[in-house]
Amino acid sequence: MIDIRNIGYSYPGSRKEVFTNFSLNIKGNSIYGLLGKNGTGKSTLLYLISGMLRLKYGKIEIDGEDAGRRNPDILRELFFVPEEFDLPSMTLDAYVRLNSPFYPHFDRKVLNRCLLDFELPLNLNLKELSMGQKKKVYMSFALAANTRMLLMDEPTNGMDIPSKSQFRKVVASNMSENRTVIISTHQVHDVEQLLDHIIMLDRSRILLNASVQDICERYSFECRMPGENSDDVIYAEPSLQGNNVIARRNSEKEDTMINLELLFNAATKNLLK
Ligand SMILES: Nc1ncnc2c1ncn2[C@@H]1O[C@H](COP(=O)(O)OP(=O)(O)OP(=O)(O)O)[C@@H](O)[C@H]1O
Repeated sequence: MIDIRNIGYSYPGSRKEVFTNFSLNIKGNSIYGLLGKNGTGKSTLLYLISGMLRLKYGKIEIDGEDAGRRNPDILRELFFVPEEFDLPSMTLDAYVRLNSPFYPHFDRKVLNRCLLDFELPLNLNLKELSMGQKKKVYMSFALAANTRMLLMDEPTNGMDIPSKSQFRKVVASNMSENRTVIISTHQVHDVEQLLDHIIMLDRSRILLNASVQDICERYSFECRMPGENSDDVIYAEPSLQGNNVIARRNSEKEDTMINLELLFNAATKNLLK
């Protein structure tokens, strides 16, 4: 469990707080989507959870341990894939030999399987990779590390279209019951079918914090023709076929697929009460 309590944070030299008295509880064992407009603090929050940035005040606890202390027992169970990173100039084998001992549940078979799913060779040299390939290799290593917590910042940025569905497959097939994955992203269509829980942020305000199941029980996502009944509509956007709408759902209505973009736009307009 990740317990964020009343935190404050501003970057060194900046007087503007990214977070002011912000609290959030992440129960875990699911795939969480962390969504928000540019500059709301999604990346900052992931860096704070992983203890790479220091809080001004408040506390972040991971399973009861202070994240800021970067206790090795917690770090062995937490892997953070930032949006941008460098990999050293060495072979993947050498990288694995050097870094895998830190992760007690590291599994080379998982790494090989993920690389194959990403259509990458197993014997590669990290210095010869494109940005998208680097991302796939690092993500494969992250999944193979088998940590209980996996944080990913904009994981599909820089990936081509086939890689995005490979990414969904790779993450979904490596999910286990006691694993918590937090994905911060703007590419909502890339992760829509993957998420179990949605958190939408607007700086220190939480616009939405709900499981996909709860959202689908409360709302239905439909395309309606102009002039069709709109009594139950909470939010509508015109589309080529008519209107994409979020409507209140009653028990007689069928379950619909969540439309994250529509949900996000409704949440930012404070329409999800
Ligand atoms: N190194 C830094 N120094 C000063 N301010 C920063 C720094 N990095 C980020 N910020 C500021 O902190 C705020 C939150 O940034 P952050 O990158 O966490 O947002 P984000 O939600 O991840 O944005 P995006 O969706 O654009 O990636 C922004 O206002 C940004 O300007």
